[in-house]
Amino acid sequence: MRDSFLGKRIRGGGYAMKGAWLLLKHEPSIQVQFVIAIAVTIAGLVFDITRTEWLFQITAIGLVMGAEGLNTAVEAMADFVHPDFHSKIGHIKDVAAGGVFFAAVVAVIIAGFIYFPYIFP
Ligand SMILES: Nc1ncnc2c1ncn2[C@@H]1O[C@H](COP(=O)(O)OP(=O)(O)OP(=O)(O)O)[C@@H](O)[C@H]1O
Repeated sequence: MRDSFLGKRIRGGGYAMKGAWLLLKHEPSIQVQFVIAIAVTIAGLVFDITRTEWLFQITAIGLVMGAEGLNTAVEAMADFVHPDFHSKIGHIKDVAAGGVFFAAVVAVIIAGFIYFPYIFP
């Protein structure tokens, strides 16, 4: 079972959950995004948003936190392979952060589309 196809997939899921827990426990940016995710979830319940709006909101949360998790991994990898200051490392980190920025901008736009009509009917 351990080395079977299914066993490997289950083990992979376990490593991924461990990674998600490590992100939540140690990464301030993920912690902030998690708090924002809880806040917008409460807002969704308060404003009783529609099923479609929930789908967009959940997708946006997953997009931002997923991008941030990958960005954190890129930063950690960069620091590991080259702990000293280097313009190339700076470029790699900036580009990875740029990916998070795209996701965050999309999330803010989605939040605006969902909540603007509820707040300013
Ligand atoms: N080793 C380095 N060499 C060159 N520039 C670096 C280096 N480390 C960081 N930088 C620059 O500083 C910026 C911030 O890097 P850092 O690793 O501190 O990320 P951060 O945004 O503080 O991370 P976090 O997501 O943990 O808050 C990078 O985007 C890059 O421009």
